[in-house]
Amino acid sequence: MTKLSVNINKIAVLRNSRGGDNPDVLAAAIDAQRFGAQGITVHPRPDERHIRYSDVRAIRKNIQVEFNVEGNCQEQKFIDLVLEVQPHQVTLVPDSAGQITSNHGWDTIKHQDYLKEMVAIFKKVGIRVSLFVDPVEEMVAAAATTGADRVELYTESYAREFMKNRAKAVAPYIIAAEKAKSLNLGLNAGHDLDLSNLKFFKDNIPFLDEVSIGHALICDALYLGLENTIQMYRRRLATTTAAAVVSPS
Ligand SMILES: CC(=O)[C@@H](O)[C@H](O)COP(=O)(O)O
Ligand SMILES: NCC(=O)COP(=O)(O)O
Repeated sequence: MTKLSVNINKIAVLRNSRGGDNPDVLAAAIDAQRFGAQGITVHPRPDERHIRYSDVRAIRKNIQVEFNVEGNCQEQKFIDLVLEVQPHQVTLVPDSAGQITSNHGWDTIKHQDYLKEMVAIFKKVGIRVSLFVDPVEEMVAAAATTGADRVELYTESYAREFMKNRAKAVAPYIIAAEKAKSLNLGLNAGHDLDLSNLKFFKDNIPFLDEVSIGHALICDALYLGLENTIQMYRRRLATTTAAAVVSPS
């Protein structure tokens, strides 16, 4: 079963835009769980443009589903926060401070020794480690040798190409996913997944452990309501259509 982890960064964007506590980010996390989210994902960035470190602490104490904290382990304060709150999973993303959003995966070959060190820090205290990577076999293979538990495939290029040619868009992800599976790496995916492209991705990679979805889901919820939207995303993941399956070769 592929779990849906709801990324609530964008609820925090709205809250921060007026300086108060509306919408209540913690309440949103608790409600998302109640509405069917199988995980909650947050990405506290160094400038705290949306999720604040205080949000991470509060959410950890108040939800029962899996908690996934994403961020840049090149920031010591991020490492300290994760070790303090001990989420179920940390997803290491190679973002730099000025990025508007995450836009690339790790070069797990070039940063092999560094990532081995980082992965060991979190695994030592029992936190599952996922590395954010592009859909490239070699990057997946080198992620495995760092000792990481999972990779998260960065799905922006899939989402961008999906409407033009869905079979072509998903092909590299099938290859990368099969590589992860062959190396006994767990498999996550995320970034720009939405109601139109999610089912095809899942149909072609049925052994996907988790998708983390935020931007499109929260945008959909503005029109459809958060509970209804979460249920719609869950239904996209619940059924498999064999006819959709692509042969990547
Ligand atoms: C790592 C990734 O692709 C997303 O989870 C990222 O957290 C989105 O960050 P923003 O919500 O700041 O765009
Ligand atoms: N890791 C991906 C994530 O958490 C949410 O990405 P997006 O759906 O906001 O693009």
